Amino acid sequence: MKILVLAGDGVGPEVTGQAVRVLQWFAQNRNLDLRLTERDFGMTNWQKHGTLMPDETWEQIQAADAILFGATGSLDQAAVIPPEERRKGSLLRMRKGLDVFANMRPVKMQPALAEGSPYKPRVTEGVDLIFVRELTAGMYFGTPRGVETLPDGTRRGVNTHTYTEAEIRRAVRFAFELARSRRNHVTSVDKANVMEAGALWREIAGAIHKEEFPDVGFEHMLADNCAIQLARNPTRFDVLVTDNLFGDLLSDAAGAIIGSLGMLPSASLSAPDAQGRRRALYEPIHGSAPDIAGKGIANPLGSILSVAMMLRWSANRPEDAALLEKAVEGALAKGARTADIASPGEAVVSTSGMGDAVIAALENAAR
Ligand SMILES: NC(=O)c1ccc[n+]([C@@H]2O[C@H](COP(=O)([O-])OP(=O)(O)OC[C@H]3O[C@@H](n4cnc5c(N)ncnc54)[C@H](O)[C@@H]3O)[C@@H](O)[C@H]2O)c1
Ligand SMILES: CC(C)[C@H](C(=O)O)[C@@H](O)C(=O)O
Ligand SMILES: [Mg+2]
Repeated sequence: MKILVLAGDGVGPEVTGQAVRVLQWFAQNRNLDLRLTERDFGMTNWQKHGTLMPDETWEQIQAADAILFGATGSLDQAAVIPPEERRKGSLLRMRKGLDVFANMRPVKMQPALAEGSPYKPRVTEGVDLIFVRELTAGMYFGTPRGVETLPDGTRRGVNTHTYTEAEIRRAVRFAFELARSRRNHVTSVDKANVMEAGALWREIAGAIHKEEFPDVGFEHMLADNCAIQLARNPTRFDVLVTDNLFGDLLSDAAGAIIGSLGMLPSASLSAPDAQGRRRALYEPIHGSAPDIAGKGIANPLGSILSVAMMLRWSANRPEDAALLEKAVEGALAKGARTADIASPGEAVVSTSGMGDAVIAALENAAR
């Protein structure tokens, strides 16, 4: 597998470093044929090359079987880099360029973290849901967009929420197919009561259910109601499919259930090509976390669990994926806690200490 590692800004390199260690463990111990290439992404590129995205990096992105991404975003960036350069070097360009429309964001409660969650254990016990967030359309990419000056000299910001039938269809179909491999239930989330694009989303999702997946349990839900259902009764969900913006917000909110944003992985896939291969981007859902960057305290489990998703979806190694997920569970069960998931009074490990704990659990399982 040709894997391109783009660790990026802030805590990106810290957490990605641990995920790469785990990948190397699989290369050394489980015959994973790994060809790793690393490139800078974000501010480091700007400082070295005067561009956020050198052409050579873009070529590497196109050529990789899978990309392991860390995080992007720095306050300096917004201040010094022109908007067109920021667009050229952005994560959004990469997502759109690779056409990775299906963004899976699993949220699975770790039994060992029941006390670390801000929610009561009776709410979090058994939570095992997954978002399919449409990632390449909607509010993030719709036109017209920009800031215009009105005749009275004041300004107006404009973004446009657009979805074509085809964009809705492929995301919703992906969710139904995924549900068949899980607990066979899909919740489609929209604002059909307010937005035309939401009403179209609802119509298409309903039709796909009826015509192609009548065997799968299905419901529509308004996005605001979904926010409270996620907090009150998250075990009711299996697969949630939603648009780009709602998926961004609701998946962060669901991160609170398991205690920290640092725990959540993601995988973004394109449609398969003629050989059945999908373009693939793996990243924790959190950002560059400037408040904790450079201290060696970030939680690397979102990035490490993204490697598990890579093993499942790009390497076609479900057993290795399960082994890694078990190792993460084992490390937590043994008490490894970064600061974000520690309960008061619990001992805390560093980012690399959590990496050590996962590798030790892998060694244990492999014995
Ligand atoms: N995929 C990405 O690269 C991505 C995602 C979200 C935000 N961002 C960018 O990151 C920058 C900071 O944004 P933000 O602060 O709103 O969101 P953030 O996700 O970076 O951080 C939100 C909170 O979660 C904590 N957190 C995040 N990751 C953690 C980890 N691994 N371990 C422990 N705690 C963790 C942070 O300390 C912070 O308190 C912005 O420039 C934003 O655009 C990038
Ligand atoms: C960094 C930002 C563009 C990104 C998004 O909004 O999609 C992030 O918040 C995410 O959830 O991956
Ligand atoms: Mg987000």
